[in-house]
Amino acid sequence: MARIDLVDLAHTYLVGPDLPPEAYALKPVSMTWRQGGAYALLGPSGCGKTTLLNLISGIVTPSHGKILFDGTDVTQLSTRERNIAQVFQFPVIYDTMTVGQNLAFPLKNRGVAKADIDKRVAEIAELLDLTPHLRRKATRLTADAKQKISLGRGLVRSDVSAILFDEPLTVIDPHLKWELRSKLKALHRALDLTMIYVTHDQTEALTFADTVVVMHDGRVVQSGTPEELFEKPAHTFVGYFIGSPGMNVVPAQVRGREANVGGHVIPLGRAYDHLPAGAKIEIGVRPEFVHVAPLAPGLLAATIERIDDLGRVRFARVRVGDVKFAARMPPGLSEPGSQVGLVFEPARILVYADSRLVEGQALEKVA
Ligand SMILES: Nc1ncnc2c1ncn2[C@@H]1O[C@H](COP(=O)(O)OP(=O)(O)OP(=O)(O)O)[C@@H](O)[C@H]1O
Repeated sequence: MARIDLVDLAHTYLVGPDLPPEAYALKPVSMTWRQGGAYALLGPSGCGKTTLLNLISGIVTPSHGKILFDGTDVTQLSTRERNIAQVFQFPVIYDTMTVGQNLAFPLKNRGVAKADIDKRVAEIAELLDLTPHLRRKATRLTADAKQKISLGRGLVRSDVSAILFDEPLTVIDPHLKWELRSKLKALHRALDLTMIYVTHDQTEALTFADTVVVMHDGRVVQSGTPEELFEKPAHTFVGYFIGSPGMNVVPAQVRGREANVGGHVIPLGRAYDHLPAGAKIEIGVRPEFVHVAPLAPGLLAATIERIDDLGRVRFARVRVGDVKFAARMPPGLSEPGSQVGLVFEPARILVYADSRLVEGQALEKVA
C-alpha cells in the first residue's frame, strides 16, 4: 500500500489552448491520501469523482500536475505498473470460472504460489460469506453474489498500492448494502490497505470512511472526518450536501458579533471584523441548532410550513419572509401555519464569504 500525493493535479477532456476553468472536469488539486486510510470520494453526479479516481488508477492521464506513490512519480505509469486494484459499479468476473477461480485469478496472474493463493482465497471468501459457493460456477449466481466476487477480486491481493471502488454497491439489493458496507469497513481494518471509495450517497461515505473528500463542480471542496464535515463545513455546498436536512444557508449582513437577517439581529459566537469587501455573505447553521419556540419578543418570527417527523426527531420547515429554514421541533408544539419564534445557538452559526467558511475571532480574544 502507498501514500498518494496529488500535486497540482488537473484534468480536461477537451483539447485546445487557453481553456477556461469550466472546461476542466477536475480543477487543480494538491492533497495527500494517507497510507492505509479509508477514504470516500463523495459528490453529486458529474462533479468529477470518477475522473479523479481514474487519474489515481492510471486509466486517465492528467492534463496537468503529478501523482506520487510513496514519493515516486507514477503520472505516466499504467494501472498495472501502479499496482492498483479496482472494483467497478458492475460485476467484472469470468462466468466460465468457479467462484474460487475468480477470486484466485488476480493472484495467479501475478505468479503467487498455489499454497498462498489457497490461503488468501479462503480468507477473503470467509470475510465475504462466499465459502459455500467457492466450487460453484459464477454464471449461476445472483447479481449480488457476482458483485461480492468482484469485491473479493479487488481485495484478494495484499501487495497493492491501493484499492479503488467506484460506486461498488449500485447493483446490490438495499438490505444487503448495509451489510456489505459494514463488511468493507471491517475488511479495511483487517487488511490495513489504502481504500478510496467513490459514492454520491452520504450514508455510504460516512459509514465507510475515516476521511470523506467532498467534490463539487470539479473541485475538492473539503476533506475531513465525518464529524468535521458536520460541525464545520468549509463550503456551503458541504453544508447542504451532508446532513439530513442539510444546513440552513441564508444571506445576511454580518458586522462584528452580529448577523442581520431580514432586519432581525442574531448574535454570533465569534466576531467577524474583516470580511472581504464585495463578497456574498451568508450565515450557515444546521437545523439541529435552530430551535422552534413559542413566539416571544427578541425571537425571529417564522411561519411553520411543514413538519417532517424522522422518528426520534422532528424538523419544522419554516418561512421568514422569503427565507426558508429547517429547525428542530420540540415535542408537542405547533401546527403547520402557526407563528413561532426561532432560537439560534450562537456558537453553531458559521459565516461564509462567497460560499467559503470564514474563521471568526473567538469572543474572549475580542476586547
Ligand atoms: N470520457 C469523457 N469525455 C468527455 N467528458 C467526460 C468524460 N468523462 C467524464 N466527462 C465529463 O467530466 C465531468 C465529470 O465527470 P465524472 O464522470 O468524473 O463525474 P462523477 O462525479 O464521477 O459523476 P457520475 O457519478 O455521474 O459518474 C462531467 O461533466 C462529464 O460529462
